Amino acid sequence: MRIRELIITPVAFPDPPLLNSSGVHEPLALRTVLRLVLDDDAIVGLGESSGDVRHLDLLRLVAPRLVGHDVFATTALRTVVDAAVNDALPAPTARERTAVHSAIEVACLDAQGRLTGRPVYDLLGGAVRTTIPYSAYLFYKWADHPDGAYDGTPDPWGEALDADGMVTQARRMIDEYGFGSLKLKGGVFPPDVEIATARALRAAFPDHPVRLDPNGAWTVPTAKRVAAELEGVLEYLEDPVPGVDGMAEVAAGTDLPLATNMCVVAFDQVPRAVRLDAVQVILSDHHYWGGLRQTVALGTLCDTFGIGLSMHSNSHLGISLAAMTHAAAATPELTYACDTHYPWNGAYDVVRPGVLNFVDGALEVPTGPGLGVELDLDALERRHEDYVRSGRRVRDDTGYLRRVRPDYDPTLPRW
Ligand SMILES: O=C([O-])[C@@H](O)[C@@H](O)[C@H](O)[C@@H](O)C(=O)[O-]
Ligand SMILES: [Mg+2]
Repeated sequence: MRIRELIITPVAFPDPPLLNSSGVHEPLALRTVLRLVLDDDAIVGLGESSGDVRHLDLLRLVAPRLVGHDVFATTALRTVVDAAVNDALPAPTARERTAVHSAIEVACLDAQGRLTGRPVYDLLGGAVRTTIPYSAYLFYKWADHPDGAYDGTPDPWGEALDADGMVTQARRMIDEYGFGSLKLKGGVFPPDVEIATARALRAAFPDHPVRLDPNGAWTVPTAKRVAAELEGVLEYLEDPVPGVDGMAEVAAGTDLPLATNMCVVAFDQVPRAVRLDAVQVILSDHHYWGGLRQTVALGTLCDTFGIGLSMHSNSHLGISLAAMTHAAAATPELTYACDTHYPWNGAYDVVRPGVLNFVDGALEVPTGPGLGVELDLDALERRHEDYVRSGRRVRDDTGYLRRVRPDYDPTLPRW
C-alpha cells in the first residue's frame, strides 16, 4: 500500500503559565499534526510532533518525496527522509533528522495498523501491559498569564509559587486523575525552596513517589548537596546539572538515581554515559529517539547496561499521548510512570474524546486499529486557525518571561 500524500497541519492551543528553568510557558503551545494519506484514500495515518518552524520546514521538504513509497517500508523511508532534508539550509543536525524520522514512522505505523486492523502495539511486538501509569506533572505557576489566557478562559489551577501551592496542585491532580506518582518541575526557585517543596509533597502524599527535575539549573556542588538532602525523599533526580560529565560527578557521590532527558537523547550518547556511570535512568521520548520502534529498542539497550527507563513529555495533544501509550505498552523495561503534560492541554485536543481517559492515574492502552484515536476535523481546523492568527512560530519561554522581568538571565547553571 503506497503513500499518496502527507498533509502537515501546524496547530496552536492554550497553555497555562507554567514556570521552568528557561522561563515560562506562553499562552499558546505549538504542535504539528500529520495525516499520511494512502493510495485508496480511505486510510489516513496520524502523527503529532514538534510545532517549531524549523521542524515544520523539514517536514515540508520531506512530504512530496514520500509519495509512491510503501507505507510498510519505514526503514527505507529513513533514507528518503535523509535525502530530502539534505536540501535544507542550514544543513540539518542528526537530532533534527531523527525528529523527522520519528514523526513519519508514527504516521506510517498508524496507517499500517488501520490497514491490518491491528493496534500499533501489535506492530511493535505486542503489549506487555494493558494499562500505562502516568505521573502528575507539577509545575510552579502563575495564577494567570499577564494578559489573560489566549481564549479568555479563566485558569482553573490557580497560583503555585511555594510548597503549599504545590501540594494543592498535586491534590487536585490526584483527585481528578488518580495519579500514583508525582513529577515536580524545578529549576525555578533557589534549591532550598524546591527541597522544601519536594519534602512537603512527600509528607502530604507518602504513598506517591516524587521525582524532581530542575533541567540543569544547578552547579555540581549544589546538586551534590541537594541530592544528599533528598536521598530517601525522591525516586529519582532528573537532570540536576547540565552535561554528562557533571552528571557523572554528582552520581559518584549519591545513592539517588539520576535521570535524564537532556544529556542522553540519542543512541550515540549512550556509550559515554555508560562509561562514566553518569545516569541511572534514561527518559525515552519517541519524538526524538527515532520513533516507536527505536523507543522499544532503547528499552533493550537500557536493560543491557542496567539503566532504568522512564518516559519524557513536552506540551502535547492526544495523538502523541496515544503513541506514547502504545510505546509504553510494548516496552517491558519501562517500569516508571510516564510523564505527560496532557492534564494541562488535553481540553484542547484534536482527537475525539472517549479513548484517552485517566483512571487511577493510568490510561488503558487503546485497542482499536492503529493508534486507536480518531481526528476531530473541526477541532483541528480551530487549532490551525489559532496557529495562523497568532503568528507564533517557535517556543520562547525565555522571551515571554522577559516581558515581565526584562533583566531575566536564562544562563544555566543558575545556582
Ligand atoms: O514543559 C516544560 O516546561 C518542561 O520543562 C519541558 O520542556 C521539558 O522538556 C521536560 O518536560 C523535561 O522533563 O525536561
Ligand atoms: Mg526532564
